[in-house]
Amino acid sequence: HPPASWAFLAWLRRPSVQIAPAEPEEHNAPAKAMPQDMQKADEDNAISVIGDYLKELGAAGGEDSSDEEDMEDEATTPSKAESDRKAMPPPPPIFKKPALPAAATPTPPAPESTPTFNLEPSEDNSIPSFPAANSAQRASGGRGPPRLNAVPQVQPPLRSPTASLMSPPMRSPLPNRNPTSSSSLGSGLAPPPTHSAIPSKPSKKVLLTPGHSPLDWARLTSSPSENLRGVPANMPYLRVPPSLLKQMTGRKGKDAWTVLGGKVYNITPYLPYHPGGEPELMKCAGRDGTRLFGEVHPWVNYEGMLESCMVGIAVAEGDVPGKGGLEEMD
Ligand code: HEM
Repeated sequence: HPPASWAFLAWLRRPSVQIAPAEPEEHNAPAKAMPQDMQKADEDNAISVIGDYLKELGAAGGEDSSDEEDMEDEATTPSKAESDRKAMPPPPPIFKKPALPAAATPTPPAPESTPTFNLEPSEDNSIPSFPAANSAQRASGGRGPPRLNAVPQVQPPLRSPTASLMSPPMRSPLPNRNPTSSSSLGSGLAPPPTHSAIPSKPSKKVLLTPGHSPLDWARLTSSPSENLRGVPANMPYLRVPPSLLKQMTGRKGKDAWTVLGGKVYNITPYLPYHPGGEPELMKCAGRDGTRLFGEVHPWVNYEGMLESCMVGIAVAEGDVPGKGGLEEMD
């Protein structure tokens, strides 16, 4: 029972119903016959007549015939279905989606042409590459080939009618990058607070020569056969006064010594391994480099890195025992 049948039934039940005789120029013979039959029957009989008529209609159009099939039937043989449809009151207006803005709506195709789309962003005065200049599509209408806007710029994607009535989804206006509020909960997209996330200064690391990576240095210092101190291997730790430290500048054939945290290191073997470059490291040669070191990279574990380069401890001038050994201090 298609909904149109019920509408027809309700229309017949109206007390003031008057089925006008079909216009001869608009209706064919079956269309005339059907309403005349209906007028002869009284209102109660009309229901049974309609029931029979609907059965006939079902037999003529098929039980579940699609619109296309209906159209085929109408085109070949004028059926009762068509005459019935002509006798029916006009259907209620079909709900249409609100028209999109002109920019987002594809231009309707010319009625007699095959729909074609030109996805290239073309100027109005330029000739689109498709359809071809001598094609039937181009010759078919004055409106020219329809153009498809590939992506609507302003319109959000269309949703179902119910969804369109809903309020828009909540959107946070700005990403929350406040570490105190978001990162402690582990939510949000903000990066976690870290000292290295936004470097305050550009890196001053240099390109080390092959074989002088931090890993190479670690391998070298862990080798027991290497003497990196620059003094005889069996010599005990030295007590180094400032006068002696000043002489160890790395020049005139001497090693470069520096003091870090009160310990004296021979930094000469480490020079080609220093990620900050040799000139930077040489700034602390022959003097106490503790402050300088701490200004650049206080996180570096110099004690572990330079353990095998330690030559002694820094002492005040005149605080040097006769033999200069460190055993007494231990
Ligand atoms: C003598 C002991 C020193 C050792 C063992 C040492 C070790 C290191 C290490 C391991 C790095 C790499 C740091 C990293 O990757 O985060 C580095 C970088 C650097 N070092 Fe040293 N350093 C020493 C002394 C110095 C001194 C005295 C200076 C400056 C006068 C200096 C200047 C630099 C610089 C500028 C960098 C590059 C930092 C960067 O931009 O990443 N270093 N050093």
